[in-house]
Amino acid sequence: MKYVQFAENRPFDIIMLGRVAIDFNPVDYYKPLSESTTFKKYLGGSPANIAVGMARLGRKVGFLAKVSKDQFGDFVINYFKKEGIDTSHISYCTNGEKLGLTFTEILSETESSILMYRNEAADLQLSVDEIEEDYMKQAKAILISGTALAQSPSREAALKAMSLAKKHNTVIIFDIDYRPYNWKNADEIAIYYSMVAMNSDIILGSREEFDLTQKLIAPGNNDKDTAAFWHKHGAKIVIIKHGKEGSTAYTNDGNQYGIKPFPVKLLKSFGGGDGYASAFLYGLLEGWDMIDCLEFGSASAALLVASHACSEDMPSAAKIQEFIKECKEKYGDMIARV
Ligand SMILES: Nc1ncnc2c1ncn2[C@@H]1O[C@H](COP(=O)(O)OP(=O)(O)O)[C@@H](O)[C@H]1O
Ligand SMILES: O=C(O)C[C@@H](O)[C@H](O)C(=O)COP(=O)(O)O
Repeated sequence: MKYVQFAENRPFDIIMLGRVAIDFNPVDYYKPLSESTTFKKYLGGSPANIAVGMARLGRKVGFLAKVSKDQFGDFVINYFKKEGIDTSHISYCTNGEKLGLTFTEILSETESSILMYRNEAADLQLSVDEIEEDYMKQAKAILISGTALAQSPSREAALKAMSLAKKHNTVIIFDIDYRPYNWKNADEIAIYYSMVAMNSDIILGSREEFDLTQKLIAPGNNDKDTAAFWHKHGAKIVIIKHGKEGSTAYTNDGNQYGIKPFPVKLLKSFGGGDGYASAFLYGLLEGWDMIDCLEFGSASAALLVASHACSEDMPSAAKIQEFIKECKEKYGDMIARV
């Protein structure tokens, strides 16, 4: 069953809109961030991680972003080029805005947190002038990352991209991606998140992120009611993620597909969502059945939470398939499909 129809014969499988940043993950982890002294630098930013994930799976990826005019901006653009991601619509800021930096704390296998430095963040300078229709219409899908809605002019740029995607029958994917930084208040979050969610074909988020999105229009935190609400507004697929408890996809034909997380030795508790999104969307673009898309996404997510990096450790399709095979051989039907 295909729940979304991707236009064929377009140069890009997906164009991402949102932040490109840098992660500094502690090498001396399993201690408080304040005590870590050595960090490894990785390309970061949830949409950027997803872009790397999809590129490594062989998909053609474009990106709409602003980066800082400094060595960090050069680093991320060169990294994208190395990964085969189109950078023609990534431009430098001109007023000294800085690339977002994320210092992660890996306190224990199960406790992680992220400290984001996002004052005058470069990514929030993306403007409507940089959202070109000729670029947009080359994509089968666009992914809007929720943090892009936190401030103007990025907010209006994202809404313009959404409108152009609608005009060209481009699949709209909304990764809610809530980060408290840069948001003024809960009402603004709900207003702009729900505006995009109402126009999206696929919505991905955690329970908390859906609660924030529908706070003004659909209170309540029952997953089935949440999915039904967004289906009523046109969503084809609603994915609600529950961390180590797994995730469920609710489709607009009334079906639901649950997948348990793959058993893995956790190194950090973040990064799963980016691996999940990239591999799940790859499966959709391949035309796979829903449960197979979920299994692929869940497997990639497990590999990511077992890794030190996010972008750098995005797996190939072969690696994900091998991991799924090993898990099935080792655990039998361990991957319960609920
Ligand atoms: N401890 C874990 N073991 C295995 N897989 C996990 C674990 N934690 C998360 N995942 C996988 O990563 C996915 C996304 O994680 P989640 O924390 O829900 O989203 P995000 O990383 O976006 O906050 C989960 O649905 C699950 O498939
Ligand atoms: O999104 C950011 O700016 C930080 C990410 O680069 C970082 O790797 C992270 O937090 C991943 O988030 P998740 O996949 O949503 O857990």
